[in-house]
Amino acid sequence: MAGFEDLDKTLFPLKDVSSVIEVFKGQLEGGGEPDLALLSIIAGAFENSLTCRSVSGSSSVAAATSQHSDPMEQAQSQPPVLELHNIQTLYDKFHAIMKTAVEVSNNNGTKHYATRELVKKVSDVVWNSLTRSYYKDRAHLQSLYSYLTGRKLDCFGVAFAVVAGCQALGYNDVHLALSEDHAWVVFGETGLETAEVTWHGKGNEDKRGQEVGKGVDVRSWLYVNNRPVICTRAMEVAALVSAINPSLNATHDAFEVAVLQQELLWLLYDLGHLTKYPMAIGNLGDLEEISATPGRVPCNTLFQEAIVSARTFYNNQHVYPYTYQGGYFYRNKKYKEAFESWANASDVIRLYNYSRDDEEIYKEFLEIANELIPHIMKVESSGFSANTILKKPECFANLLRFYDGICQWEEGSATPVLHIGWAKPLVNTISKFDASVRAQVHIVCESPETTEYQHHHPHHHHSKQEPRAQTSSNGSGAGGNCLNNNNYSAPPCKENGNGTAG
Ligand SMILES: FC(F)c1nnc(N2CCN(c3ncnc4sc(CC(F)(F)F)cc34)CC2)s1
Repeated sequence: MAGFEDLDKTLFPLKDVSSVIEVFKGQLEGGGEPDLALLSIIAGAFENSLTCRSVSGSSSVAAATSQHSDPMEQAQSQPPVLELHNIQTLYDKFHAIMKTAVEVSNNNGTKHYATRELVKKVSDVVWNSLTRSYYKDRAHLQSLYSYLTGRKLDCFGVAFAVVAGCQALGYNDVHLALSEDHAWVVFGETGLETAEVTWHGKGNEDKRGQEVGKGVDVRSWLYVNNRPVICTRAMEVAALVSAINPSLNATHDAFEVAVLQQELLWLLYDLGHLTKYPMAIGNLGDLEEISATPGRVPCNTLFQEAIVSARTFYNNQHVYPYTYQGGYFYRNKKYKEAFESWANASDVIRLYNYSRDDEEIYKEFLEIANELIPHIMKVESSGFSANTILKKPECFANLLRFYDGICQWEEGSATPVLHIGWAKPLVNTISKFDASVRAQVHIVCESPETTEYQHHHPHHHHSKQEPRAQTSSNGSGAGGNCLNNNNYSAPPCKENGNGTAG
């Protein structure tokens, strides 16, 4: 493992973004594997010095008495100075916590794999050393710096600390597994053992130590139909970089922290470590939309790359790549394209059953349906839009596909999704499309014999995800779900487990 031995100590004290980049570069390009504890402490220290208002004594008096209007202007944080000995002290403290708490039999140096007991023990060490009660959703609680100086971690931070702890103990088989709203670990000789190591959401009993996806939540979005991002060490670095939080307060970001995150993501991108990590590519796309890096691909290319990654490596079972892209189109007033992205997001969620652990994605779809789309309708029907989407049948078709996916998401779920609050915006939205436009959308349904065919040839049942080949009525005869020429093809049905269409 790289760690302190390979660290270029001449880079210290770290005072700017480029010196931090050099440390990460050394860890990622050096021979051994990157040291997660070291990098998390450094990234966390850098972030905290610039976002948690640490104003030195004298200047805070000056600040308090100065004539500044905006209080934010007063408490300027000091430029970071990360001294080697401070970083080393925290690093040694983390190793000491792990080594005193967890007995590691070195069984004369032969390769050893982690066990469920070991993973649970490391999770308990982190869990039991946290502050008794604190606001878990606060910002800047994701790093080992926060853990070691404040004894506070958010739910991602606990999972990351467990993986970093196992690395510190020499278990290189323990890796971070990531869904779109949860994190756990994989381990063992095959790397196929799974264990919960952190909590999820509010008021849910944690399942730490248990295998993942054995309960009723097997079809919930939270576990992405068992298509999580399984991290390598470098992808765990990408996760800690993605978790860097530049926010200073509700309205301002700390500029240097955002620059650090953006440049580290490009470093990881160039090294190929984001290829199988759609959310990290999406994070980079968001940062590039705010401040484009000269000579780099435009942000919409990144959003498209995140979608291709999810389609290629995760069987198109992830929602966020489409809502990243939809949000981009929405902010840039490309409303026709936004409708298509959101319909594609809906085609993902339709294959899941809604469970109470899925609140985050529920809120995402609710905001699209009840805030974003109504805003678009208002703007488009204001009479000033020449090229209005209200005249485009494919927009109406995508709107139907969007809602149909949410309806199918609800089907077969223990928890209802839609309620009266959804209906008013929906009716209002549909009514904005002229009847003549709506009439141009042809619903091409699954012919019953096809479904019949599924019943009698169960061996030839489509997997839940492949959309069934649809012949479109637009004479193209081409298979596949087609929305071109305004044919709205009924998307795949959700099977109810015994190979028949639900
Ligand atoms: F869809 C867009 F609107 C989104 N904008 N930001 C989105 N985020 C922000 C970044 N984010 C993430 N970005 C990188 N990696 C991970 S791993 C993970 C789950 C957990 F936190 F580990 F539990 C979340 C997440 C979560 C999704 S989606």
